[in-house]
Amino acid sequence: MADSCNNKTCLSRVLSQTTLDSTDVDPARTIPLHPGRKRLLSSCTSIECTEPVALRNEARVLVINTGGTIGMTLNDEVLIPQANAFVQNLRKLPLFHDEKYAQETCLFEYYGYKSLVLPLSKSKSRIVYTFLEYNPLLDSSNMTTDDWAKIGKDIEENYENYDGFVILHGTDTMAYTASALSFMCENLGKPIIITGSQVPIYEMRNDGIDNLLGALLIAGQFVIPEVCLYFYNKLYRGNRSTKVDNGSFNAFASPNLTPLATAEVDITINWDTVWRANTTERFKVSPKLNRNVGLLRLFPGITSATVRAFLQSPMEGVVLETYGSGNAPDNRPDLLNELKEATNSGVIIMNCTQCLRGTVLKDAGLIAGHDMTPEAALSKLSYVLAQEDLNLDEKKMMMAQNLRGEMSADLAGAKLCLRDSRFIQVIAKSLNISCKEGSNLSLGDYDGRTPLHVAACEGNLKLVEYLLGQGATVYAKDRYGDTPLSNAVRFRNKDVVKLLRKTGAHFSKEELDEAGTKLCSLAANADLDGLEIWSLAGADLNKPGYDGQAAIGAAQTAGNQEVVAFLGQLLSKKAEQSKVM
Ligand SMILES: NC(=O)C[C@H](N)C(=O)O
Repeated sequence: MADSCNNKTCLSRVLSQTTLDSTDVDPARTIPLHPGRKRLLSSCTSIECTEPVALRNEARVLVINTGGTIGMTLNDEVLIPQANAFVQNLRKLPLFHDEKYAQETCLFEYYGYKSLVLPLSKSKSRIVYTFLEYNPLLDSSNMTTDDWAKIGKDIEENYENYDGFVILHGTDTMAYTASALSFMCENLGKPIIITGSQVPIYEMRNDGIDNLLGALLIAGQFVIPEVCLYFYNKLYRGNRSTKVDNGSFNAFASPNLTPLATAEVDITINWDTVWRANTTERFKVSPKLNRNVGLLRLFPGITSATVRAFLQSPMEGVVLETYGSGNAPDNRPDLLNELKEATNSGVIIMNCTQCLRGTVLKDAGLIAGHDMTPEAALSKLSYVLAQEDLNLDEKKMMMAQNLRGEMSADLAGAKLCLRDSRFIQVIAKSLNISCKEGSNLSLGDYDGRTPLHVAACEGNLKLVEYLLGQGATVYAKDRYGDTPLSNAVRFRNKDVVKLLRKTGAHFSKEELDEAGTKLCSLAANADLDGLEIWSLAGADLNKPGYDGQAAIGAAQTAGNQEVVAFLGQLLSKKAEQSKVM
């Protein structure tokens, strides 16, 4: 390591000065790297003078590669997915990977060899992205609900290690997967962005480069807590999108909802359109889906025998695609009779329009799908019918509710978001304030500090509750990389820590790595309060510090039996809690 270096910005120099206790670091001075990475860096001989550590603001994105045209190559005139090729090929492209930075920061040793890092962004941040490739890679027309469940489970398993997720997927059934994931992902707080391309990324003229790059940038830079679909410079709500063109790069549309973001010269997020869970519940994936569902498109002259055959057991839920604003023939009692019989025997029938744009009117017997896409209605049925603890009426009620922004809120009688309410817009106008700004409680100040950061520092539990209920994100990071949780820990606001944890806030991988040393110092100083709060925040009490000793060892070395006993109590409490979970 270049100890003798005099350059103020030399990485090794700054690192050697960086204290291991992030809470003692003046955030304006430096952003500490976690000790794991520091250890690697200190043993890395390739380190030369480089950019200041303060610029090393990294976000992590997991890319799940399920297949699709984006990674296909031509074999005997046919496009087929190519296994184990994507990462290696991207690594050669400077647009997708900064090899110099990766070498200087020992990126591969720490994050693994399936990881790449984007060049420094305009906002001086880096996106480190790691690939998880499925085997076999699939053309999306071969996908089933089992594949959706697998994607959901992988996201759940990796949720705490990444800031956002990108799913590479074929375009043919992309809107179905996006819709299904939007329902399966409950209380989502981080972006999940599905993308792909019409032309493989390896071809000279292709749309894969722009689509993947745009998806990575949005997933790594913005806390949009939705399952989205990114295509041709636009970010759509996943469950509002549909494939409309197989011969154009502009292949998707969201007929009943404006895009969540557009990527032109700048990436502009329409925050007033972003859907939020508005909950203090923790993120979880509900991977169970019911396959006894179907889409039935009415057409002039359809026979009652066809409808009867379609509605036979084991069918449990049907999306009936009717004409115009939900019309079916009113001179066909035979058809209506079939539908009525099926409903009486417990089949849930959703009424959706065949029109690309517009909504269906409420009608007796059938559940109005309002302005839902057929893809969203079908996957919602599949999700709702799999809820074993609900009876039929409760399932019907759930189908009629707006669960993830899949239908316009005012149509479903749900609570309005600011954008939907004419009343609020008028008031906002008269007060000379913008609905757009007011609707995003996750916007930060110049330093990226959000209202939740401030409330967490102040220990104002009521305000924290209110902000979470209004959709504030627990994952916002300020300029120093601090989250509301790390702020609450620093200022020892125990109740706020508990509430944030309940909502799904967690330490980053770096903070967890660093925790061992912090816990040892708290133990050595007999700081019981500090130990309790770090434990509540999710730190592993058995994590060894820089000298290989865990907190309990540090307490023993200090000869403090009270601390040893206290740590013992905390450990058994944690063990009991994990048994319950
Ligand atoms: N453009 C594409 O990705 C189409 C391909 N058949 C798929 O859906 O997997």
